[in-house]
Amino acid sequence: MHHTAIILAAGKGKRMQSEIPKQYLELEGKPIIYYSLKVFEESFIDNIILVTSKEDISFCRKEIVEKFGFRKVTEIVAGGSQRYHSVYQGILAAGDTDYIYIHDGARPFVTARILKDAKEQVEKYGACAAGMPVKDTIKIVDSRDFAVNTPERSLVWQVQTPQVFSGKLVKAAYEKLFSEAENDAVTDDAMVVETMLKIPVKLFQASYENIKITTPEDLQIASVFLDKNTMYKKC
Ligand SMILES: Nc1ccn([C@@H]2O[C@H](COP(=O)(O)OP(=O)(O)OP(=O)(O)O)[C@@H](O)[C@H]2O)c(=O)n1
Ligand SMILES: C[C@](O)(CO)[C@H](O)COP(=O)(O)O
Repeated sequence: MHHTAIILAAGKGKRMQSEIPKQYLELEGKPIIYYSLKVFEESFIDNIILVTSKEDISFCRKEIVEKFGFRKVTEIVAGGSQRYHSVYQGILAAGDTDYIYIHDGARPFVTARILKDAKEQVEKYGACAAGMPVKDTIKIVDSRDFAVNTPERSLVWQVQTPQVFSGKLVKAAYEKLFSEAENDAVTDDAMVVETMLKIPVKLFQASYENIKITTPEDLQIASVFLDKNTMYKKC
C-alpha cells in the first residue's frame, strides 16, 4: 500500500499578526513547518506533497526541503486562497495513491504514534481524523452571539489533523465539492467527505498537545511543549 502525505503551508497566517507566514516562524531555531515534515519524513509515509504559496516554492525547496534533507518530499505545489483549495492542489499532485494523510503544517506536534494510529484507523474505516474530546462546554450562537444551543459535551470533539482517507475516496469528495458545491464554509477535510459523499469519518484520540499554531499565544504554548520534550529527553 502507498501512503502519501499532503503537508499544508500555503496560508498567510493573518491571525498570527506577523510579518512572515506563521509556518516559517522559528521555534527553537527551526521553522514551524520543519517539525511536522520531520515526523512524516521519519515515518512509514512513502512520499510527501508540500503545498505552499506560489511565491514561496523556491524558498521552501532550498531553505526547508534541501536544507533539512526531507527526501520524501516529491513535489512542492502552489496552494490556493482557501485551505480547501490548497488541499485539492495537493490531492491532484498526489495522483494515484492508496491513502492520503492531510496535515496542517501549522501543527508541529504531530507524533509517530498519531501517524501510526491514523494508519490503523484509515485501513479499517477508509476515513479518519485526529482530534480530542473537548474539555470546555461548547455553545452554538446566533448572529448576535446569544447562545442558542449547548451540545452534550460528551458528544463533542475538537478536530485536528492529520485527516486521513482512501485516496480514491477523498479525491471523489473534493471533485464533487469543486464541481457542485464549492463554498468557503469548508474548514476541514472530514467535512468534505461527510457532506459530499455522506460517509462518516472515524475520529481517533491524538493529543491535546497537537495544537494548531494560530494566534500569538500559541507560540508561547509551543515553546513550553518543546522545552518539556527537551527536558524529558534530559531525564
Ligand atoms: N489557503 C490556505 C490556507 C491555509 N493553509 C494551511 O492550512 C493550515 C491551517 O490553516 P490556518 O491555521 O487557518 O492557517 P492560515 O490560513 O495561514 O491562518 P489565518 O486564517 O490566520 O490566515 C496551515 O498550515 C496553513 O498554512 C493552506 O495551505 N492554504
Ligand atoms: C483542519 C483544522 O485544523 C481542523 O481543526 C482546522 O479546521 C483548520 O482551520 P483553519 O482556519 O484553516 O486553521
